[in-house]
Amino acid sequence: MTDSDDDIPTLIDHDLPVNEPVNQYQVPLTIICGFLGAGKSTLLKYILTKRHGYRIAVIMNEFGDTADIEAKAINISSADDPTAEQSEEFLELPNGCLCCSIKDTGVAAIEKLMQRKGAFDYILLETTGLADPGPIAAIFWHNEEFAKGLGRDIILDGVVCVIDVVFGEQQMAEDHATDPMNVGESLRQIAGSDVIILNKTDLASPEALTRTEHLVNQVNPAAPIYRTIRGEIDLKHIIGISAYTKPLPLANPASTTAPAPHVHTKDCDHTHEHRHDQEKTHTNHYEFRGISSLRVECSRITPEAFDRFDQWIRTVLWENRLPEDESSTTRDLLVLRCKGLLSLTAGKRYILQGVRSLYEMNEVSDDADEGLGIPDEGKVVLIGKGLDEVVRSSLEAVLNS
Ligand SMILES: Nc1nc2c(ncn2[C@@H]2O[C@H](COP(=O)(O)OP(=O)(O)OP(=O)(O)O)[C@@H](O)[C@H]2O)c(=O)[nH]1
Repeated sequence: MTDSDDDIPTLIDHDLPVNEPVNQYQVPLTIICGFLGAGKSTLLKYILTKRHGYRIAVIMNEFGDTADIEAKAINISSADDPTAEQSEEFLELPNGCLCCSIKDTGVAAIEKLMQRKGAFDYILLETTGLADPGPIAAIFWHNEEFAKGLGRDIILDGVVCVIDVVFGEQQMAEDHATDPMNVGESLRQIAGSDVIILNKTDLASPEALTRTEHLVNQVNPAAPIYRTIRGEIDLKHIIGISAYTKPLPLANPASTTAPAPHVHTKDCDHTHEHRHDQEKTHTNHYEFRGISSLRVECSRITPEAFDRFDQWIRTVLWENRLPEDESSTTRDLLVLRCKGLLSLTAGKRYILQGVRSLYEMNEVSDDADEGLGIPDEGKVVLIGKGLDEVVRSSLEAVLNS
C-alpha cells in the first residue's frame, strides 16, 4: 500500500473497477463478518481510503439481537471537515465512497441507503462480531418479500469473514454456543463465508498462522484464505467476486488460473498439489466443535440422478434429515452452507448454492462455461453438523444412481 492513512484520496474516474460488475442495474453487496476485534472496521477503513474506482456505500449495521454490544464508530474524516466522524448519517468521501452510519435494523438501513441510489455502486455491510452471516445473507439472497422491493436492486456478491489470527483459534475453542445445535457464532461465520481473511498476521507466530489457517480450511474448504495486516488486501479478492452467481462454486486455487490465495510457507503441512487429496482425507474425519465439511465428487450424472439429488438436498436442508431416515430426530444434521457443480450426461451443468435452508441450482450458460473452463466432473461441498460417513454414503448413492 502506497497511500498513507492520512492521505485523503481525490475523486477519480470509474476506470479501475477491481472486478467487472455483474449487472449494471443491480448494486452488489458484500457482507463483512468476523470475530470480535478481528479488524473488520480496520478493513473497512482501508477500503474507504483506497483508490479503487468504486463508489462504495458502507453500512455499519447491527442485525439481530446485539443490544449488548457497545456501539462503535469508524473514524473516517473528510477533506472538507476533518473532524466529521459519525455525527453525520452519510459522509461522502473524496474517493467517491459513502460512509453510512445507520444503526437501525438491516432492511431499514438499506431502504434509506437505496433512496440515494446512483450515489454509489457497491455496498459493504459490516456485521457485529457476534453476528451469524447466514440469516443476513439470506435476506439479500432469495428472500421473496425482499426481492419484490429493494432486493431487486441489490445482488449479494459474497460474505467475507475477518479472523484475528492471534486469538482466532482460542475464540473458536471458547465460542459459547447459544443455539440449540450448539454450533457457536465464530464457526457459523467461517462456515457461512465465501472468503476468509486471516488478519493481524504481524502479531502471530508462523506456527499459529499455519494452525489457524489449517483449522479454518478444514471447517470451510470452499473458501479461499488470505493473510493480511490491517486488512490490506487486493480488493479483487473480496469485491465483485460474484460468489453466488459465478460458475465457480469451489474456490480451489489449484483448479483456477487466479492467483493462489492460499498462501503457503515452509511450515505448511500441505501444498496446492496435494491439497485436493488432503481435503478428501481430512474433511472426512475432521470436526471442530461438531462442525465439519463433506466433499463428494462425481462424474457426469443422469437427469434422474439430478432429480434425486434435488430431492436429497431439499430434504437435508429443509428437514435436517436424510431422505431414508424416517424421523428428523434420528441424527444431528444441520447444513449451514452448500456449494456444488453437477454435470449431467446430457451435457448441461448446474451450480448449487445454498445458505441454510435456501438453495438454488442454476444451469451454467455456455458462455460462462467457455470463459471459465468448468471441469467435467461434479462435486458437492456441505458445511455443517452431523456430516458423517452415513451422510456421505447417502449422497454418493444418490449421485451415482
Ligand atoms: N497489529 C495489528 N493490529 C490490528 C490489525 N488489524 C486491526 N488491528 C487493531 O485491532 C483493534 C481492533 O480492530 P477493529 O478494526 O476495530 O476490529 P473490529 O473487528 O471492527 O472490532 P469489533 O467490531 O469490535 O468486533 C484495533 O486497535 C486495530 O487497530 C493488524 O493487522 N495488526
